[in-house]
Amino acid sequence: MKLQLALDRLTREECFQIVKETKENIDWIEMGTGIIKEYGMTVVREMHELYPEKTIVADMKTCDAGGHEAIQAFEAGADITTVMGFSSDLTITDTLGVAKQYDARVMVDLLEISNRRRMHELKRIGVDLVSLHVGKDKQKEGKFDTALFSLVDDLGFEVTVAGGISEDTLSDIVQKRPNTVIVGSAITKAPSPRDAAASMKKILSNSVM
Ligand SMILES: O=C([C@H](O)CO)[C@H](O)[C@H](O)COP(=O)(O)O
Repeated sequence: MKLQLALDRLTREECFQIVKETKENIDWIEMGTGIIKEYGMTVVREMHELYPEKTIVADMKTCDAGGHEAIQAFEAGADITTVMGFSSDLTITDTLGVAKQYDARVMVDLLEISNRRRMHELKRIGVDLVSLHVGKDKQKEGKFDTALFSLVDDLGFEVTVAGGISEDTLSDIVQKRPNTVIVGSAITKAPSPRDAAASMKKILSNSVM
């Protein structure tokens, strides 16, 4: 089970410092939407150049102009870009088409999607990687809950999970066998991001796939 570190609401310097401290224990590095809005695609390019061995996720949260934004992400060195599941099918298929040209991937963010019908549609149009996600604002009403897995059960997607996940909630989540767990604040705001990433990675590694 992989650990994706989400870098959000940090300065550029903090992003690089936290990755330096946690790099042994993280698999995928997510350049968060707010970080990209603040620093542009340059920060994605810099992270890729420093850590070419890591999978870089550009959390573009694209909801229109899918092809154009996917080119921006992949030209900057991202291996994966994100697009919203509630977008038009055309936005998603354009994004998938560009990803194919770059030999890269698309993660469909399922923020605010709660019906299986949309999941079947996403499958039909060629989506293979999805993110079950409780957004930052929605987290005021409750963080990631394992009940969310029912949205993707038995549909054959590669599944990532995100939304206020911490060490306390991780053991329940790993029982559901997601492919990747995305963690932001519980690592980036921890007194020691290094220790937080190490103990979360240990829990993931000890769980059998
Ligand atoms: O995508 C995210 C969110 O929408 C803010 O942009 C976060 O990366 C994701 O929720 C993980 O962060 P935490 O919730 O802080 O673990």
